[in-house]
Amino acid sequence: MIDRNPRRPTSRAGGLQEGAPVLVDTFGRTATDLRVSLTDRCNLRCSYCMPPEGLDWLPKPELLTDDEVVRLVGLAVRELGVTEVRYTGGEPLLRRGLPGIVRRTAELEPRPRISLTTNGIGLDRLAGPLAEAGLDRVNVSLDTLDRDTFRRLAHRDRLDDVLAGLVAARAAGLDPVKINAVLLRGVNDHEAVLLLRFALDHGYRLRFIEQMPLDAQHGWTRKDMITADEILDRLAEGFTLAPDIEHDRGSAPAETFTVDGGPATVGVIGSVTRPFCGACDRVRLTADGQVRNCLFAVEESDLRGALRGGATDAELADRWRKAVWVKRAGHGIDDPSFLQPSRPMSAIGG
Ligand SMILES: Nc1nc2c(ncn2[C@@H]2O[C@H](COP(=O)(O)OP(=O)(O)OP(=O)(O)O)[C@@H](O)[C@H]2O)c(=O)[nH]1
Ligand SMILES: C[S@@+](CC[C@H](N)C(=O)[O-])C[C@H]1O[C@@H](n2cnc3c(N)ncnc32)[C@H](O)[C@@H]1O
Ligand code: SF4
Ligand code: SF4
Repeated sequence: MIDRNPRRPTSRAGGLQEGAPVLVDTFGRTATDLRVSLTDRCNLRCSYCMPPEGLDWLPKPELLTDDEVVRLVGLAVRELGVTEVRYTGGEPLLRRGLPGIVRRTAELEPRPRISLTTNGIGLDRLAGPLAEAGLDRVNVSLDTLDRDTFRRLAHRDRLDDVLAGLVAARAAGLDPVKINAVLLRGVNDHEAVLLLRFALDHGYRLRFIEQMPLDAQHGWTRKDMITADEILDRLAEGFTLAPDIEHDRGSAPAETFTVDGGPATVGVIGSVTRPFCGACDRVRLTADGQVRNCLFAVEESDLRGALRGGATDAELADRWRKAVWVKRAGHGIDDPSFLQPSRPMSAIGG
């Protein structure tokens, strides 16, 4: 059984093992799930993520090139024990080289599992090529089924594109196709049952996400957040849910529940009120080549500078190990001293 509560270090005595083929921290957690942001840009403006006017995007020369991404991902897979690579952003489908990056990731030995988190815009065109390149599965964000609500929430009229992307993902054989939904009070929180009905009807796996303090505008408030408990209450108005005891959750953020006796399930990602940091297996690489050991990290380790300065693979791996070693117990949102990271979610890689 995994202890999900951040706990005190069991032992720092052994210290960081130089050259070890793993990314381990002082709490004994091992990072095997690498989330790579391919761009901080986006074609939507979800209000829980960025302001309507957008952000100052990273200058192109600061972004890792396709070759640099593949070199670092290859290093993580071969030398550091990473087994799952997720491409995200910003909006990863805006990265022109994505199919090539996926293809080269699929050629790595040992071959990692490859997934994508996307808003779905453009997936109608790209799902086939990405599946062919080796993408295994996809998570698509969809917060509402109502066109006006979509426009209000994401500041763009693109609901039909997202729905077409979902259809194409399934047709391309990506499996599973998951949907991520954030509920906002007074905006789309009346749609929980509708969204689940839609997902069940189409064979998508829906997860509801608690809103986290990671928006660029720093507008998050605890009282406005729809909690995991509230999500479950709203779903109970249309379905009978029960904890999914048959499947081990492992280190997954989503707690799953069977719907109306199963086998269909729904997930709830309660990052704030039901944190899962004690089982965390994640590490992140930003589009500008910084290692972040946590979504909420306030410090980063610069791999791009080292790489462009001529560092060897062994030196880069050493830097990466040191960055993960000092990972904190958890996000600390409840600590009075909590500071929201200066990078917003879109620039971290959600
Ligand atoms: N606290 C926390 N939340 C995370 C982390 N990674 C993802 N999430 C939350 O989970 C949501 C969905 O993320 P996805 O990119 O779909 O990834 P995932 O849920 O890990 O994906 P699966 O492996 O398919 O279960 C994000 O929007 C975040 O709210 C993390 O490292 N920490
Ligand atoms: C940052 S986005 C990047 C990938 C892609 N643009 C998308 O929307 O799926 C990844 C995930 O983070 C979620 N997200 C963004 N801001 C969030 C916040 N403040 N709290 C919780 N989840 C958030 C989105 O709903 C999305 O599912
Ligand atoms: S959540 Fe994803 S789609 Fe929405 S603005 Fe952020 S990066 Fe873009
Ligand atoms: S908040 Fe940090 S420690 Fe907690 S699960 Fe996310 S990345 Fe891991």
